[in-house]
Amino acid sequence: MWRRVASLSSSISSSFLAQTASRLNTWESLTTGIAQQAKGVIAPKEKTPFITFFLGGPGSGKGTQCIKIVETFGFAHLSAGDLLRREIASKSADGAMILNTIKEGKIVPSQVTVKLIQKEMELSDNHKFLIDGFPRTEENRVSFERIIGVEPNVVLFFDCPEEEMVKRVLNRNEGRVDDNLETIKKRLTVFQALSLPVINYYSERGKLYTIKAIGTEDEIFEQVRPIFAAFEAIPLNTRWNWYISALVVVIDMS
Ligand SMILES: Nc1ncnc2c1ncn2[C@@H]1O[C@H](COP(=O)(O)OP(=O)(O)O)[C@@H](O)[C@H]1O
Ligand SMILES: Nc1ccn([C@@H]2O[C@H](COP(=O)(O)OP(=O)(O)O)[C@@H](O)[C@H]2O)c(=O)n1
Ligand SMILES: [Mg+2]
Repeated sequence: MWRRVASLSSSISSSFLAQTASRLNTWESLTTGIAQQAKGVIAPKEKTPFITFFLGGPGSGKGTQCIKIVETFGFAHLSAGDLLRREIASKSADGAMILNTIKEGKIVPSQVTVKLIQKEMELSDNHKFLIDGFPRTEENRVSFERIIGVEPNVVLFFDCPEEEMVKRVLNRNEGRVDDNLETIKKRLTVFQALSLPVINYYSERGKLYTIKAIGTEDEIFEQVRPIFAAFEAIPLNTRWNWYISALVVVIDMS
């Protein structure tokens, strides 16, 4: 349906169309429960999963804003880094390998990370997932799609200057083995080389919401809030109202 709406006018900015399309698509998946059926790896639940990927360089403030997003919008927060650190702490079979990878600022094999995310999703009663620090590579992205069988509804990207990220990480004070200058430099190189292509991928598909992640925590949250509020604001019984309003806006702008 949204594809037909989109084809009505070629003069509309692609970002508007992409965002409208993304919302309609999301809304459709929420209402019909068919658009994004998980491939049997997620136990069938009443509602189709609503997935947000949260990307950004080290220290860009993802974890900090996740707390606010969870409080305000009721997501289940799944931090890929926290799940990996939990594996290290539990001395699991992959623990030593994960520790070395994190110290080196490299990316843990996707199979390992996706399995941890999958387990958390299965255990959760929630259907809204805020997946923080993932996918950090194209391999992460493809592996998630293959194993979990769903695509994200929203991809949030925190754009933060490197200087600021380094300053924040060095002041983080959480006792993390990777919060030192040597590792952060490696992480920034990995971010540029491996994570930016994923960000570009979602940008091209109209799923990316970029936030300039400088300012106070509250100022940044005020930029994040409307993104999720827009999705919350789509009542389930107004399918046709929503299609019609989108159509009216499109015609209006042509
Ligand atoms: N807007 C902000 N301004 C200054 N410092 C911040 C801001 N947001 C978070 N921080 C601090 O920066 C550090 C890194 O934040 P964090 O949320 O852990 O980032 P990430 O998860 O992206 O690595 C933390 O010590 C946090 O308290
Ligand atoms: N998708 C992911 C996420 C994290 N990680 C590893 O975990 C480290 C810490 O990730 P994190 O998300 O907790 O880091 P921050 O961005 O919060 O600083 C990364 O540098 C990687 O070594 C990974 O391998 N794959
Ligand atoms: Mg974090």
